[in-house]
Amino acid sequence: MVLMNPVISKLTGKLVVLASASPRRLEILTNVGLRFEVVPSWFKETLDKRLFKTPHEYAVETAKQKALEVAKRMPFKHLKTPDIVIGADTVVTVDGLILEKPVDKQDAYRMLSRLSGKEHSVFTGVAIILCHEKEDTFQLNAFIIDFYEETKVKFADLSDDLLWEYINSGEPMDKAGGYGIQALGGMLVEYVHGDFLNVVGFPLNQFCKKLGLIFSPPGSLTHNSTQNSPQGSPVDTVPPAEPAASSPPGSPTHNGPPDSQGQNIPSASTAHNVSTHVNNVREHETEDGKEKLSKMIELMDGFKASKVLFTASKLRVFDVLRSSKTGELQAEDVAQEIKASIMGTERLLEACVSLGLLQRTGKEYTNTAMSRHFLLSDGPLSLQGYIQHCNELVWPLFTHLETAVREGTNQHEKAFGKTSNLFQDAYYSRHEVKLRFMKAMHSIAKVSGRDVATAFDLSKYKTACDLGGCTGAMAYEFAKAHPGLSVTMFDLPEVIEMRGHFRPHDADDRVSFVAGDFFKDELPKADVYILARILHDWSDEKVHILLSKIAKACNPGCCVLVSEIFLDEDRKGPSRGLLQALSMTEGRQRSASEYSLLLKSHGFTAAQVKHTHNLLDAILCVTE
Ligand SMILES: Cc1cn([C@H]2C[C@H](O)[C@@H](COP(=O)(O)OP(=O)(O)OP(=O)(O)O)O2)c(=O)[nH]c1=O
Repeated sequence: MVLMNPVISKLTGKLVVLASASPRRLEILTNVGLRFEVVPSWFKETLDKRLFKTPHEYAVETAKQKALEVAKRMPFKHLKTPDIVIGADTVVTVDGLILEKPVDKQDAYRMLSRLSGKEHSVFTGVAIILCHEKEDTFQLNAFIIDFYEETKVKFADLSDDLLWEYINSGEPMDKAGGYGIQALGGMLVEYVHGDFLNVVGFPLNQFCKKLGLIFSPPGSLTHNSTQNSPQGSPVDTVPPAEPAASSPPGSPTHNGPPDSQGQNIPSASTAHNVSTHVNNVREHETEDGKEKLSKMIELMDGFKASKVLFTASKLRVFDVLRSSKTGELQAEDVAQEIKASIMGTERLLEACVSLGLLQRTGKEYTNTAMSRHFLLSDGPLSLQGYIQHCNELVWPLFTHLETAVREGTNQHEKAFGKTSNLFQDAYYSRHEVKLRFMKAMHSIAKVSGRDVATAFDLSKYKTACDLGGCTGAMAYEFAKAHPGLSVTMFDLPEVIEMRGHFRPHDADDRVSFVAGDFFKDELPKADVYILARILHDWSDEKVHILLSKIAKACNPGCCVLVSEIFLDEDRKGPSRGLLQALSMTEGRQRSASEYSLLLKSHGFTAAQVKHTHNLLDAILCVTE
């Protein structure tokens, strides 16, 4: 008698995965209280049946391949290594034939008429894989326990009318042998010898016994397995798994013990078998391993891709292609336009094609839809300003990353010379640097502005003040999105004086500009204070100074809208925010709840958070 709960409870706290899409298996295992995840296997059931001496060897091998595929995929695709993966495969055998799921109604008819009036066997092969990923070795250690169960089923004589009625019910199509004993198919059955659940897709009783053996004290597994299996089943080590089709049963890689019954289907009902082995899979030789390697290559080459984008942008490749009569140019023509060498231009254009920035037909290059969208300098969603900023300012900072990490400081001085106040000395000291920085902020506000402005219902508010709003792009988006709102854009005098450069054609007179320093000067009165891409630049201390000024300026019911990249609460992403932090000065990247806590300490509560899936997220907090 198997004690279910003690066996199942041995799996508590382990990541157990059912590598099957079968709803029956899910139900059987759920019913006994097993906690597991379902990750259907992508293994195609195409093993060559002729290579297997018996149907159960075929079912066991298929079950094993299904489970192994999931065990190997999960660390890469799901970023976690399961503790146990369970795979199963059910086949029906009659007249020496293996029947799987029918491909169509005719196939179902052929299967069912062959079963009519006869006894047949249902085999379910099961593989239990105990996984362990060896640190830094790219190897998955898999300890595999596999077994099978056979159940005999006798069908009554079935008339064609009954068969077709059954087939037309749709039930046969996803079931081995074309019937489901647990439902309508039960009407076709005269008797069942053996485990009923084995027919339904999972031999629960055997499975629980095997679990009991696996989680017994060391040494008992081999001993008990041998007792359980007439043929014996020593633990052995095999080389990396080969596709089973190329490793016929009996060869060294086929881990099933030799079948004493020869070529025929075993006649004894409920025949059991068990075998175990340690299987070292060299991960980089598998599909998932290749994916991991290509991710590594992508990371190693990431800086080259960025620099290609920056250089093509700086040389105005995308604008040049757009301005040609047909929108397409050959490399020589582009080289002439951008005043560069033909060979260098050709290499740059080819690299752009490989990155999806350009496309080429014959010798002609054109912009892709993505480039037309974001890379034309006068496009409404142009990121050119930000790309230039990355090239001229962020790139040099990142070349000093190692020192920045060692010293824990921003490397601005090393890259650009001495500064005391970053904004006034570095960004706004020289006209062209100021313009470039403002263009960068402008492009981010243009691309993300609409999503931020429409993140919350602000219809009850009449006035807003965009603090540090730079070019006014965000303020204009708020005015556009909220017809009843007037927006004051507040920023340093040296920023405000540049506003003419960024004034939209359809400038809304509900947007006004006020010059001042939000740390020193009085803030304009408003119902909504907007802080877009401001707080991450400052330490908690400075943030508190600013928020207390806002709190003082606020009347009850007023609110603060903070728009930033919000880090995940566990600070594991998004990488865009964490990468940006590496070149930041005194500020820090924060999660939505960190922003919410800062705001709460100044009396702003009832936060609503909006993840916009754009460059910036948003949080809205209201005064009590
Ligand atoms: C004979 C019989 C089979 N079956 C089902 C069980 C299995 O789900 C299916 C046999 O197909 P399988 O290939 O074993 O399993 P599957 O394709 O459903 O799921 P996966 O490959 O993802 O593991 O037939 C019944 O539900 N009732 C029956 O009486």
